[in-house]
Amino acid sequence: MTTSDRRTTEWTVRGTDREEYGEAARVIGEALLAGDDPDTVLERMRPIHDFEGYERVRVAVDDTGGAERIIGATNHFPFEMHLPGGLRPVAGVTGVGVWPTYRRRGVLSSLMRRQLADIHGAGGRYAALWASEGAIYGRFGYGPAVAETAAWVERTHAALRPDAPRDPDLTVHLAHSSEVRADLEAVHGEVVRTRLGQVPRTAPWWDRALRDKPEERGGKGRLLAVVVRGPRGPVGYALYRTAGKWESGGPQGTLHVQEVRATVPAAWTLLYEHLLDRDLIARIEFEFMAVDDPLVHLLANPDRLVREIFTSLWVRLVDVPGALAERTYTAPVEAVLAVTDRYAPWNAGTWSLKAGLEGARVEATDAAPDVSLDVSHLGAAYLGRTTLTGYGAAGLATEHTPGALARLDAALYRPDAAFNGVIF
Ligand SMILES: CC(=O)SCCNC(=O)CCNC(=O)[C@H](O)C(C)(C)COP(=O)(O)OP(=O)(O)OC[C@H]1O[C@@H](n2cnc3c(N)ncnc32)[C@H](O)[C@@H]1OP(=O)(O)O
Repeated sequence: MTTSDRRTTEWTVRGTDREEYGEAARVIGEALLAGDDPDTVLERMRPIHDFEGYERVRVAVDDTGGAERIIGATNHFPFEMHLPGGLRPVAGVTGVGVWPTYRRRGVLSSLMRRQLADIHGAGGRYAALWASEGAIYGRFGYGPAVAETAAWVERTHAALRPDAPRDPDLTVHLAHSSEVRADLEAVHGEVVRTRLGQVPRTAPWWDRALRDKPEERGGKGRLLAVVVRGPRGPVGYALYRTAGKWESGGPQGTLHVQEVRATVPAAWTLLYEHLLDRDLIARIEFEFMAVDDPLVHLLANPDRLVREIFTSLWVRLVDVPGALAERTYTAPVEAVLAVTDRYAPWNAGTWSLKAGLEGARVEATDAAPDVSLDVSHLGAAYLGRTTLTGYGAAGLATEHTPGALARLDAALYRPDAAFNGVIF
């Protein structure tokens, strides 16, 4: 069958198992331009998938002409994520791909419809994903909920403010990442409890974060960990690699930061002093940084931190009334929402939201709506930083009661920006 054989009806979507997953991985690897041979792609995916299981993988098959062939796949990990209100079960959607000759014929649409029904059927209220392209997931009800940045700074302009907080009881230690794993896990566990968007990390996810095969280093050095310790244990760490470069004008090395986490302000100071002032380094690059990372304030000249903003998490409310009812709100609000949802029809309808500082109630209603909007807008706004007012100004959400969108935004707002920092 070729791309000219256009079939856009529903495709057969079914579960799979560990053995057959190799075929699905071949499709996903090719779709995502993994480049490696299928066995290498599979070897990289196996540890996480063996841990998380294969029961949530869904494959689309072409069953025309007798034999079945896997032509698309999706999966989701049963994560917990820190959302407004606390740690919640979130379906971490991943491994989405369609075999190149079957694109644009509705394969992904069939997979998404089935996956949402499965998540909902299992009692799930949320799904979240990192999108390969921003144009794909809005139609399936996902909204751009979290903005993060990649960042870099030249070492010559990376001095910290003289009044950056300091604590003489804190000390700095440098080691290979594998030697201090317990420290990293302790700090990360603490950060997950306070930072929106974070996901607790199980053993295979730590293995992945600390994976340091020489052939996969891409010309950089070993994965190092700098740990800050206080009297009661570790309070911060950073994972990074260096890449030396020698030019006629002098050393021009780069320091690549994979992640930085800290639980007290003075630990950020020590970590950044270490990262921003290694000898022979000219430039420091951060792969993922929260939009409100302390470095933005700690640099003596914050303008020298060059940041590129991108969407990390796309969030989908799989159960609109359930998700809105268990969220915490920054201000009381009452509103009637008319919600459209093409892919999860159980959400479509008119909902009355009555939210206070102590809790929220959401019920189906016949009342006239204050706003009409799509489920993707609610997903975008759920973590408190993407405004519904913005969708209104763009003409995508409609305000029937003047001021209703702004009142909803004030109630949904979170002063602390969510940060995920790990592509899944
Ligand atoms: C969470 C993750 O895993 S992200 C990784 C996603 N995977 C990739 O990017 C791998 C490369 N791409 C692919 O494998 C496929 O092109 C997919 C999965 C993105 C899309 O699969 P398809 O089967 O082609 O999608 P399908 O035919 O169901 O398209 C549904 C709609 O989305 C649109 N669409 C699909 N992909 C894209 C895209 N990349 N950009 C813009 N629009 C898109 C289609 O035009 C169609 O629009 P319509 O409903 O208005 O006609």
